Amino acid sequence: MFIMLKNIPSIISPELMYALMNMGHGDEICFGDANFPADSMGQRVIRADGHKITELLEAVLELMPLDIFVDQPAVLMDAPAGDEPGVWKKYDEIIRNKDFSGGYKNGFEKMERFAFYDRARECYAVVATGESEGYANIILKKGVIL
Ligand SMILES: C[C@@H]1O[C@@H](O)[C@@H](O)[C@H](O)[C@@H]1O
Repeated sequence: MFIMLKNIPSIISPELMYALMNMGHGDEICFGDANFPADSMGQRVIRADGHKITELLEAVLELMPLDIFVDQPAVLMDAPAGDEPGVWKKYDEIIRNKDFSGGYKNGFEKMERFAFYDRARECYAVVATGESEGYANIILKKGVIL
């Protein structure tokens, strides 16, 4: 299927757009890497096979504000000590660059793997991506549209 709309990045599928628009203030969306057990989270799963999380973040953050009501509206799954995934730095650069609400002011919250799973279960949706790097999972908390 080939989806085209003006002003909407083509990586945003109709299902992802539906989720982003339906989410309210404080709702969260999880972007899972290729090994993330997305389907087991018991949540809405949005397939984004073949896409990297960096590309999805670039597009989503054009549309969705991050929450300014919390200290850290972007959450990573923590990796074993000394094993910092390269994507984290890229995420930080993208979010700094795209965050138009000013919600991303204190860097990332990092959560231990199983605590992160619990949080993902509470997310509005889980996006199953093709990101191949380990510990690349990230949760974003939606802010208010002003
Ligand atoms: C041990 C972890 O397991 C899953 O949560 C993957 O999504 C992570 O990348 C990591 O491999």
